[in-house]
Amino acid sequence: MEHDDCGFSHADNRHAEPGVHLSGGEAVKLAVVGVGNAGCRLANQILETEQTTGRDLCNGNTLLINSTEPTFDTTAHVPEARRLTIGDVYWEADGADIDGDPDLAAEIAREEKNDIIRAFDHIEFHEVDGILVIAGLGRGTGGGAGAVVIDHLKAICDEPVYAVGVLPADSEGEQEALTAARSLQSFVSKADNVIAFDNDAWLDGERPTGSAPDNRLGDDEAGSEGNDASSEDDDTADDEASPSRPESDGSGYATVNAALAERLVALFAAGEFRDPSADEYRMDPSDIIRALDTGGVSTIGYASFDLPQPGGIRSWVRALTDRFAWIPEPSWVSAPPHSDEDTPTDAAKINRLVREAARSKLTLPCEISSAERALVVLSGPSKTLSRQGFEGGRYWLEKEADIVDVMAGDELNERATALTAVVLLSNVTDVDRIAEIQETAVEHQQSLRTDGKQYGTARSE
Ligand SMILES: Nc1nc2c(ncn2[C@@H]2O[C@H](COP(=O)(O)OP(=O)(O)OP(=O)(O)O)[C@@H](O)[C@H]2O)c(=O)[nH]1
Repeated sequence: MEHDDCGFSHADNRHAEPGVHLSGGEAVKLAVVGVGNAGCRLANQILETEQTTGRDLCNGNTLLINSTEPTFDTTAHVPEARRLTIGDVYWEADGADIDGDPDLAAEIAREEKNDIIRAFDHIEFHEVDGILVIAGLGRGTGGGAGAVVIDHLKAICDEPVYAVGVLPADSEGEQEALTAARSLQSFVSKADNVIAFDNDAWLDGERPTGSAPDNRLGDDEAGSEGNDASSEDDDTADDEASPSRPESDGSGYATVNAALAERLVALFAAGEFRDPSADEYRMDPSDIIRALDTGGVSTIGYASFDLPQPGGIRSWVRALTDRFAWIPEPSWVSAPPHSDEDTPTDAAKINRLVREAARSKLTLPCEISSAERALVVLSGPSKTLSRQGFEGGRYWLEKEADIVDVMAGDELNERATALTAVVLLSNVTDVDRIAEIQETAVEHQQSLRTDGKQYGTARSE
């Protein structure tokens, strides 16, 4: 076991070696397993984002696991057969509810191991390069059962198991901070990497205190997902220009869930759009696996700017085919545009875009120089990509993050109407929010001891 500066011990279960084989060939494919309310909503949102962007991250390999109360609420894209409810026996016996208790949730997930393993039959493991377990870490099902689900997956498959762990907002309370601190520790020790998302930063502290899980803040109260970095160029739109913003899902998290899904899909499905004639600078999806091979906690940055759209019949058809990406496009749509259609984007803009992605509001804000590895992916129409600009941005990131060799690749997407840069910073160790959560957790645990209470909601009260 290794320990990082955040005090976490890492599992010594790294899978990816240089030259790792990817089953998908052109892009990483991950099975997506959502656990608890947050996990289920986010898994559903990933499918929504796949549809709106024409990308394919999981190839339908999804599974939702939730406890009876509260149960699935926003799962439109996931077929019912792929939704597993755990804990029924408990509710039928004594009406108990997990209600934020991770120990009870973990116990249930262990007892119902056979049902969970049977549900894994829905995943075509031979089709995927890894599994992404998504969970909110501040309450019972995601934090407690989520960790056991990772154990169950590890027991039956060889692919790396990554996690997306959502950290609770400060306003949620001390109990949630304690649960999140414990759950994060166990996720980091079990999963091959934990991509963290900080609700506190993304909801701008607007999360109401002590609300019940299904009584969340309204969508209009959710915080902005804007880029913190001041834009150096007016025509450089920040990450608020999301093409995949969903309609409200009633949870109050729709906006932030869309932002997180957009980043996950842009990162993991990079390479999905492929030009067979592209050169060696093309995105190598194995690099994503290598970047995550550090273990620990990771974070994603994202920036994009809209490309000038000239109007006219070609761009009209392109917009239409983006919307209906499942319809095969006529060959003339992807033909190289006329010279007056897409003006080449200059090197300075590309360079700036990479910087903006690294300086943007990260899924987990942190000191980027504390990252162990970094990967940057640039995506857009070939005519607009400047190699020189991208190299410049990469060089800047190497200096800024103090990393000798930042992995980089571009993805040619002739249909794209925007140029996007995604930065993955892996095994980041200087994270204020994690330090805060750990501090609150320690204080809360001490006060529970002083009051003679046990840890856990259902069991201690
Ligand atoms: N970003 C985001 N965070 C969420 C969402 N729903 C809940 N959360 C966060 O995730 C944590 C866990 O909440 P839930 O997912 O509702 O809880 P659970 O894991 O189902 O656990 P129990 O309620 O104990 O059964 C909360 O503390 C919130 O911080 C969501 O849709 N998006």
